[in-house]
Amino acid sequence: MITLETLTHVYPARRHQAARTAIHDLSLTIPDGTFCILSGPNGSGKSTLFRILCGLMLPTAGRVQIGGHDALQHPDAVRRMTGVVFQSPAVDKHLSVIENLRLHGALYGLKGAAFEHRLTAAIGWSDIASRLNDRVDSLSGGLARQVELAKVLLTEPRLLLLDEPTTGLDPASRRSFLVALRHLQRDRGMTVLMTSHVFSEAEDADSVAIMRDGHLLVHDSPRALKALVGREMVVVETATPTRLAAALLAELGLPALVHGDEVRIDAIPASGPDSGPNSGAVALIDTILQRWQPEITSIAVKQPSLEDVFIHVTGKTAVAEDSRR
Ligand SMILES: Nc1ncnc2c1ncn2[C@@H]1O[C@H](COP(=O)(O)OP(=O)(O)OP(=O)(O)O)[C@@H](O)[C@H]1O
Repeated sequence: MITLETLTHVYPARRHQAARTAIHDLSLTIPDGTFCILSGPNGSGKSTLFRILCGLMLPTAGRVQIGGHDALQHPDAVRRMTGVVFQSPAVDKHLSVIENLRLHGALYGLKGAAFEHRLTAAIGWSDIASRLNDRVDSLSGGLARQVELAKVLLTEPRLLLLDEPTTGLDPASRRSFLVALRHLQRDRGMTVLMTSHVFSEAEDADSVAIMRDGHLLVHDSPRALKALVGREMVVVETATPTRLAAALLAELGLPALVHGDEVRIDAIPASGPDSGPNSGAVALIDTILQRWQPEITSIAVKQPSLEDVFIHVTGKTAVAEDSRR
């Protein structure tokens, strides 16, 4: 289990640069054996949190418990149970796959039969078993990433921390990497915390945590998070999103969120503003088209995805909210 209690981190002031609070009073619990995705806009504090969890940085205040250890008092105990995959590659591309794995095993005292035993488990899921003698620089990006994951699995960590591990991978490699990771995580009951900006990756996670400006906004299952947005939402594309959002509020009493050239309405009244036989979303689309069709490029009803949750909780320019303040 990972437990963060009222964690705060302030980067101290430097010449010509004020102090910056990257993490504010953040509390979060990730149960053992679960897969958690950590997301948030740029600068929200994910990397700072990741560095604290890896033991690379001490927080200004708060407590970090990992696997029953106080991670700030006993970082070595935590390090022994933790595998880390950083954004930047940590394999030697001039060595072969097996040389990389042997070298890493040796660092953890794994040799001979013990290494061979662990090796079987570490690469069994992967596509690199038939490429062991190939140099890493001759592998595709996805395969090289598999070497990294195999490397970290050699040590059979109870906890795996991954910082945007799929950056630079094509969609197919990304998918196969995640499927393999999820299988391994479930098989071994590992606890996985992975940062990601790609919401399709979070759909299968046990939980998703979203940060903004150093605060934890939400942490729940994908299903519960989608329920925050509602069963369905209406997305209108228009050249005049701010004006349309203001009109929706003024004329229909509907709060809407402006996101780029879209106006998003997720608080749809059950029977629509003009009560009729249609569902809320369909009735709402009728009403919007009757009143504002000339300025609408497209209009659609959709079920919220995690990306919609992200937009909803991190909040772009919310005309309705602004004008209510
Ligand atoms: N070494 C540092 N000194 C001062 N401020 C820093 C330092 N590192 C990060 N920050 C600031 O702390 C805040 C959080 O940064 P952090 O890198 O943790 O965010 P992030 O969520 O990982 O962002 P991204 O998604 O862009 O990687 C930002 O405002 C950033 O400018």
